[in-house]
Amino acid sequence: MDATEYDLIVLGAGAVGENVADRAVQGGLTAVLVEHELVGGECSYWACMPSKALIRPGQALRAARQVDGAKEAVTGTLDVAAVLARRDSFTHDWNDDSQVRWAEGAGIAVVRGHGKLTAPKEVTVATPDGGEIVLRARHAVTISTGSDAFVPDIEGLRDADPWTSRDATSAKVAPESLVVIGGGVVATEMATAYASFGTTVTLISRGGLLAGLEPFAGEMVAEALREQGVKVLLDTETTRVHRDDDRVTVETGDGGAVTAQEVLVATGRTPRTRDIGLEVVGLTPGDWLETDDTMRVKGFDWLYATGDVNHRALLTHQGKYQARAAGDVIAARAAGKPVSDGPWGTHVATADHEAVPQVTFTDPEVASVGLTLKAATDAGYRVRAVDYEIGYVAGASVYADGYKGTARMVVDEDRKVVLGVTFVGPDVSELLQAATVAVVAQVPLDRLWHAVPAYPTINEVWLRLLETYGRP
Ligand SMILES: Cc1cc2nc3c(=O)[nH]c(=O)nc-3n(C[C@H](O)[C@H](O)[C@H](O)COP(=O)(O)OP(=O)(O)OC[C@H]3O[C@@H](n4cnc5c(N)ncnc54)[C@H](O)[C@@H]3O)c2cc1C
Ligand SMILES: NC(=O)c1ccc[n+]([C@@H]2O[C@H](COP(=O)([O-])OP(=O)(O)OC[C@H]3O[C@@H](n4cnc5c(N)ncnc54)[C@H](O)[C@@H]3O)[C@@H](O)[C@H]2O)c1
Repeated sequence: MDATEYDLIVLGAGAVGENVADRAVQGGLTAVLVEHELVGGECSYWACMPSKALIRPGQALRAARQVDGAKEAVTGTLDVAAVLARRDSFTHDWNDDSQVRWAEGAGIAVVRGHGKLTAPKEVTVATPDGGEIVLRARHAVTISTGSDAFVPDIEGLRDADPWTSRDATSAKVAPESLVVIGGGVVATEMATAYASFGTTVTLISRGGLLAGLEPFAGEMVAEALREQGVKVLLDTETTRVHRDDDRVTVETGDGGAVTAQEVLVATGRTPRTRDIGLEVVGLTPGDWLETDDTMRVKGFDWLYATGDVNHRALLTHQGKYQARAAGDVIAARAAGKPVSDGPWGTHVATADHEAVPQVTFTDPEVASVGLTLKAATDAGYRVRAVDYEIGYVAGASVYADGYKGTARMVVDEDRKVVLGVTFVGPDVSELLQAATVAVVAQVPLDRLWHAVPAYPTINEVWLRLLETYGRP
C-alpha cells in the first residue's frame, strides 16, 4: 500500500476529528488525522475543560456558603494560584502526548502540520520541518477544523490586543480588572470565573444575556452575576476600544467608558475554513460547511464536515455525536453496506435539529435541551409551557438554604410529549440527561408520571412540572 494513502483523511484532530477517525477504524477502515496544533483541539486545551476548571472552585465555595453549619467553616477566599495550577493539570500543561498515544493505540495515524485540500480526495500537509506530505483518501475526507473566536469590527478593538477565550482560559495570573464584551456563554462563564478570583469584572452586552435560551435564564444569570460583584451593562453597544500602556478603555454607545487591565472579546465564533483549500473543490474559503444529516457536505459524495465547522451545534458533545454518525456511515458506504439515514437512524445526527442539550456553567447553572417556548412556537408547534420554582422542591431546600431556581417544560399539545426543558439553579446540570431522554424518546406525558423521582432529590421538580401541567 502507498504509505500516503488511507481510506479516510480527517483534517483537524480536535475531539470531533478524533471520534470520526476512531469510528471509521472500528468499522474496518484505515484513517489518518492531520493536526497543526495540539491533538485534542480547543475543548481540551482552551475551552470546555480549562474553563470548567476555572469555574468549579468558586462554585464549590459559594455552595458551602449556602448551607448553614457549613458556611461557618468557610472563612477564606479562593486560592487563585491553586485554581490555576489545577486548571493546568487538566490541560496537561498544553502537551498532547497522551492524546497522540491514544490515537496511535486506537490504530489511527497522526500527521502533524497544516493540511489543505489540493485536489478531490487529496490533502497536502505542510509539516513543521518545512516539508510536504501528500495524503490521498480512497473513500472520504472529513473536515473537522473547528472554529476561532470572532473579533468584531469595533473601532480600535484589534489594536487593543484583546483577550479571546483562549487567553481567558489559559491566563497565568488573574488581572486586577477585566471588561468582557458579549452576553453569551463564554462571556457569562468567564465573568463568573474571574469574579470568583477577585478580579473587578464589567460585562457589556449589546442585548440581554444568553439569547436563544428561555428569557428567565439570562435574567437570573444577570442578577446572580451582579450579586457576585460583576457590573453588568445590558443593551449597551461597545463603540470604541483603546489601550494606553497597561490599561484598556472601552467606550459605550451611551457615552460611558470603562477602564480595565484587560478586555475579553466573547462575541461568537468564525469557521476555520479560510486556509484549507476549499476553493480547489469549488467551495468558498471562510464559509461554514453545510452538510446533510450524515455529515456529508452538500454536493459531494466524498467530503464530510463534522463539529463546529458545520455550524449545526457548536458543542463538543454534539460534535462527537456527529462524529460517531459520520465515522460509521463512511465505513458503511465504503463497504457497500446499507445506510440507516432516516430520522433517528444509526448514521444521522437527527438530535442536532430539536434535541440539543447544553449546560452554561454559570452560578446558577443553566441546563437546557430541545426547544424553548419561543423556538417551539416559531417552528409551528401548538405548545403549552409550565414553570415551577425549584426552591419549593424538598430536595432543593435541603441542598442549599434559600435555593433559587426555575424550571420550564414545553409540551407539544398535539402529541402530549415534551419538546424542551430548561432548568436554572445551583447544580442543575446533573438533571439534564433525564430531560434529554424525555425529549429524544418523545415519552408521552402519561407515561412520564410513572418515572418516579426519588425523594428528596431536586429531580422531584419533574413531578411538580407534571402536576402543574395537570394529569392528561
Ligand atoms: C471558552 C469555551 C468554552 C467551551 N465550553 C464548552 C463546554 O463546556 N461544553 C461543550 O460542549 N462545548 C464547549 N465549548 C465549545 C467546544 O469547545 C467546541 O464545540 C469544540 O471544541 C469543537 O470541536 P471541534 O473538534 O469541532 O473543533 P476544535 O476542537 O477546534 O478542533 C479542530 C482542530 O483542527 C485543527 N486544525 C484546524 N485547521 C487545521 C488545518 N488546516 N490543518 C491541520 N489542523 C487543523 C485545530 O488545530 C484543532 O486542533 C466551548 C467553547 C469555548 C470557546
Ligand atoms: N458551556 C458550554 O457549553 C459552552 C461554553 C462556552 C462556549 N460554548 C460554545 O461556544 C460558542 C461561542 O460562545 P460565545 O459566547 O462566543 O458565543 P455566543 O453566540 O454564545 O454569544 C455571542 C455574544 O456576542 C454578542 N455579539 C456578537 N457580535 C457582537 C458585536 N459585534 N458587538 C457586540 N456584541 C456582539 C452576541 O450578542 C452574544 O451576546 C457558543 O456557540 C457555545 O455553544 C459552549
